[in-house]
Amino acid sequence: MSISKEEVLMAAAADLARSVDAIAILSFLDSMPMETDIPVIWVKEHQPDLMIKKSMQELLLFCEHHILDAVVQYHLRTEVSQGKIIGVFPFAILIYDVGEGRDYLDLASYADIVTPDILHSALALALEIAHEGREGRNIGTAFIIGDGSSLLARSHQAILNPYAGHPLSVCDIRNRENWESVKEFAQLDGVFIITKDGYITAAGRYIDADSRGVSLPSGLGGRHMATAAITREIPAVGITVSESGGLVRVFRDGVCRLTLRSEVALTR
Ligand SMILES: Nc1ncnc2c1ncn2[C@@H]1O[C@H](COP(=O)(O)OP(=O)(O)OP(=O)(O)O)[C@@H](O)[C@H]1O
Repeated sequence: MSISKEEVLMAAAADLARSVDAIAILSFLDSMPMETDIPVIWVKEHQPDLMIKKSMQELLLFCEHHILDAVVQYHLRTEVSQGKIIGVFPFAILIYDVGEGRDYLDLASYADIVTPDILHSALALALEIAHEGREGRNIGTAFIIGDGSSLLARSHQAILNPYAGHPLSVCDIRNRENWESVKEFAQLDGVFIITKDGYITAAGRYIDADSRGVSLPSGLGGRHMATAAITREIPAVGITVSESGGLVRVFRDGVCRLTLRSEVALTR
């Protein structure tokens, strides 16, 4: 029986993983060729055909982008922040460190506004919304995190607030059990207001901050402008999920500080 190229690559990745004591293998292969003793997470939405006839340099750049995106997602999903990861592509096997994903996010640089654990939860949720959409369509939304009353003073309800009158327990963004309803309300017009303590106080909120002079890449419209603007007016962190591009962006001080691509997605 002949062995497929994918089986050879996966066997080599598993050997390498054992020898460097890696915690997981992120597989960019087309299919899951076999079981290994190291946890394998399959990365979806990879299009290997795009890579045909690319130069070595282009392939390396491709690997670099994709492994970083996947490792950032691994870190956000598992909360593991160090350890070696093996990335296996149809044309390369890489050793990477989860710490690179953690350093790329640099959540500590927002700690004067919101603690890293709350920001971590909000980002993981934003990426899930970017990946999953709702009922087969993409969803755009934003989370604005900061001092609750200052945020409310610079915004108004676009629709009835679905979080009004609910116990704090169902508003805690750190609790994954609450994420399903956030995904549901993300379809509403407007943004979510989240306190520094991680509680969602409102959804369907329209931001009133003055966006004149805010400078953003072309193509970004009202939601991104308003998010940037409110983070310029007060100490706040804004996380946007773009309906058009599937990108998650993080704003503070009126500028976009971090962009996460959602084109690769880890399987469950
Ligand atoms: N000031 C605002 N506050 C809250 N939400 C807003 C504001 N301005 C626009 N939006 C919301 O953003 C939605 C999308 O608007 P627009 O396409 O201009 O934004 P965008 O920044 O390009 O976002 P996307 O990339 O998701 O399309 C609007 O339907 C509206 O719900």
